[in-house]
Amino acid sequence: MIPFLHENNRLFAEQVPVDTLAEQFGTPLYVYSRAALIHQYQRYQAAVSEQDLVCYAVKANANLAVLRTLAAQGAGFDIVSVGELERVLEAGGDPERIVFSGVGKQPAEMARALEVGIHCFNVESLSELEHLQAVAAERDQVARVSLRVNPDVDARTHPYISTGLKANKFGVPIDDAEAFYQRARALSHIEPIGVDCHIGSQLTDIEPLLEALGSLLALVRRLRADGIELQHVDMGGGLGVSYEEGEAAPDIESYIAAVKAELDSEGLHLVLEPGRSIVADAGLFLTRVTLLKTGEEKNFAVVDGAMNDLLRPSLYGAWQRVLPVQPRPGQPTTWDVVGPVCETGDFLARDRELVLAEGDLVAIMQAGAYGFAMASNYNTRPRAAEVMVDGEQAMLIRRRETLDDLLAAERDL
Ligand SMILES: Cc1ncc(COP(=O)(O)O)c(C=O)c1O
Ligand SMILES: N[C@@H](CCCC[NH3+])C(=O)O
Repeated sequence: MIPFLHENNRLFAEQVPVDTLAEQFGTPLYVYSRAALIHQYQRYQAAVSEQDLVCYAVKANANLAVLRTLAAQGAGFDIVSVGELERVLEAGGDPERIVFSGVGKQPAEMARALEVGIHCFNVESLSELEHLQAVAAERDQVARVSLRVNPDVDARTHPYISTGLKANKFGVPIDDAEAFYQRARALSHIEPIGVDCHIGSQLTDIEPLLEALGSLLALVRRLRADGIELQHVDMGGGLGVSYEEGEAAPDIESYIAAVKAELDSEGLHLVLEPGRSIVADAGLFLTRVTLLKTGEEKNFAVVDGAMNDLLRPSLYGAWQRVLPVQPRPGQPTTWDVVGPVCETGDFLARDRELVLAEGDLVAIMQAGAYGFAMASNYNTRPRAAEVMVDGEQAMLIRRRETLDDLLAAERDL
């Protein structure tokens, strides 16, 4: 399913010409395809069994309409804050299909998650386990937990989004895991039900994931010999998408088949927390060329979107495709596509061969994941609007912020 395609020299989002979205809603603008979102989620759902749980990682794109679309498909959710929890509930998500990840859950967040009855907490340290016990005991509830193990596996991705190495802050070293479960078993208001890992994001190779799975299963067997029987293995998220032409993205179905082959023989259910691989391809970031600035060393196409709208290129040096919405004939020039923010790092793309004129619209692709979700108001820039396209229809799912919105929380002296 390819949601964004050129037809007659015009980029379409499903059946809607993207230039008409710019006219109607202005730029910069995030545009999502409902069909693409559902399609990717359904690929996951079709590949797992009924007792397994596909928990969409809310952090990738937390817009209520995105969450509601997935909730209506029966998705579970992976959350990392009480804010994400409230969003999921607001969007009609089933609390029993929620897993709560994160290294620093606050007691109040734990209490709210217990109150609504989430599926389980992915606990990341012994200290967190004790805090959770205290909160659960006070509420006279039992907290179901899974230990996030740090398997010390190199996910071979950008160092900022690699999470499964000893040097990373995430999880408990696998060598300490048994002691953790012994302690969990001894606690009155804790029930250990699973084990999890999340070794990194934008993985282009599933080998490190399978290596991590091997370590987790060895742990499960050691625990079983000790009388601790787990119900599920949560492999986290991590599957990459194809940002660059020719970049291989792992196949969701083959990955799940490989994991399930191992779990089925152990009688374990699978939990997954995919984020990027569900929403990245379903979104683009639409921005307009404000002016062109040519120079001796570099040519800059200054656009009305910036690093505050789409941070990945600045933060990770990430490469995302740039497509002119209505391509022009002519000899391409090499452009850096940059925003108006006062940082040298404010670029959306570098050294791209494009034919551009002032006023042109360009689309930055694969922007559905970690796009709007990481937007900020840096330089007092109101955040972009978001639109969901469904066939021939386009719905505004987040209005553009106004300056009044930005000032509303402040108090002048
Ligand atoms: C614990 C956890 N689960 C799931 C995800 C989602 O990852 P991805 O978007 O790579 O699928 C993340 C983010 O990397 C995460 O930290
Ligand atoms: N924000 C990152 C992914 C981080 C994943 C969160 N655990 C990205 O855009 O690639």
